[in-house]
Amino acid sequence: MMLVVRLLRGAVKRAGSRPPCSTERLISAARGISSSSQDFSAFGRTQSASCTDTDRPKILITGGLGQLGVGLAKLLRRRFGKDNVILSDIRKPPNHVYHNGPFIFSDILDYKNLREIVVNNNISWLVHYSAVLSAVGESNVSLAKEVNITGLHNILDIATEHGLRVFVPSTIGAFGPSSPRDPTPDLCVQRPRTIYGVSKVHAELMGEYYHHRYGLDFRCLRYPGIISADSQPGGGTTDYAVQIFHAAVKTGHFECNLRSDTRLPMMYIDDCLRATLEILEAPADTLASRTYNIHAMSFTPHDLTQEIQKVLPDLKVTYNVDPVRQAIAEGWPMALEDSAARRDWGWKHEYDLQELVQTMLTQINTGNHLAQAN
Ligand SMILES: NC(=O)c1ccc[n+]([C@@H]2O[C@H](COP(=O)([O-])OP(=O)(O)OC[C@H]3O[C@@H](n4cnc5c(N)ncnc54)[C@H](O)[C@@H]3O)[C@@H](O)[C@H]2O)c1
Ligand SMILES: C[C@@H](O)[C@H](N)C(=O)O
Repeated sequence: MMLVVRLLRGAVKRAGSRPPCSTERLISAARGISSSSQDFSAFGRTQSASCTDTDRPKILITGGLGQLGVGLAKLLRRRFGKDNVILSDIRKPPNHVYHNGPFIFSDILDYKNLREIVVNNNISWLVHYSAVLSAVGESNVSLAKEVNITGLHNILDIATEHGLRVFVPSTIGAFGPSSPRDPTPDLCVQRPRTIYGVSKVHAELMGEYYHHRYGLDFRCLRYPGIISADSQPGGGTTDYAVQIFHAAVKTGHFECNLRSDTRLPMMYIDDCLRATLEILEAPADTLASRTYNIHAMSFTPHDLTQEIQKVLPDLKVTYNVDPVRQAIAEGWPMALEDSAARRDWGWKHEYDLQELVQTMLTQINTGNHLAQAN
């Protein structure tokens, strides 16, 4: 058995300069007969779809009912067709999501169920959105470890076994207090102090390792805090920057859980989702790296309040600082340096602070956020 594995490893090494597809099959085969913790029983029969199906990929989104998944499904369905994008989660979808395109139950901790979904639906691209975010992660470390690390292992193994293109978002939270913070370059010290950040550095490194070792088509963006009108944030440190808009419109008062001078990188959801589509579609030979920073704007609660007050002058913001979130934010970048993304695959943000505020308030005021969700 070891001899066969060694022979296959040699073949993979010799195939090193070929495109990933061929190496993916060899590695899947090697893993199928190795003593790996996963049982790759489809030895010799794995399919590599992503290399040929880039025009009409069949896409699975995990953790799709969070802040970002429904919006991404909408964008990808417009691009690739409604039935080619499957949303999944462990929660029951609201009616408008259920009726707007394919939705299935998928628990990323259930390896066999994941494999079945990938096989039965002929999946070629996987967008892995399931995660436990920074603040929730600090209050439930074992859940964060399970979902963000064990779940990620399942995703990478399934993607390798079936030759998928896989997108895994990372975050500004993958940096820590010893990283350069203004701006934070793509490559620098990464010593985060949250389980969320540690799990995301792990995801970046594991994805890149699988790319180099097995030819996995791994793609990763470090998202800033994402701001959206039609979906709620899932328990992170940047949540205030979404909540303030709803409070401003509904009550005119907002209690902020970060200090007024806490500067963090932020991005409007449309920019984030477009960046995701762009890196998914980028030709592999343009990607000098597999993990990129992307940046749009950077502001403090004070800056954001002032900008909103230009439209809603009566908005009152008080501060009741959450020490857990504040400590997290103080170790995160203030701005990301993203010249590599701009150079390699043409990343360009469209929304600055002023555009963001106008768009968010218009959407919330006119109820467009509900219409958009439908
Ligand atoms: N929203 C942001 O500001 C932001 C910023 C940086 C990175 N990201 C990353 O983008 C991705 C999506 O973020 P989001 O804001 O939509 O997250 P979210 O917390 O809103 O949603 C995560 C989803 O994962 C699901 N989930 C949890 N456990 C699961 C399991 N075992 N199996 C399947 N699904 C499970 C949850 O039900 C939830 O719907 C995450 O990986 C996150 O780390 C988000
Ligand atoms: C920044 C991001 O990863 C998420 N919104 C969080 O605050 O945890």
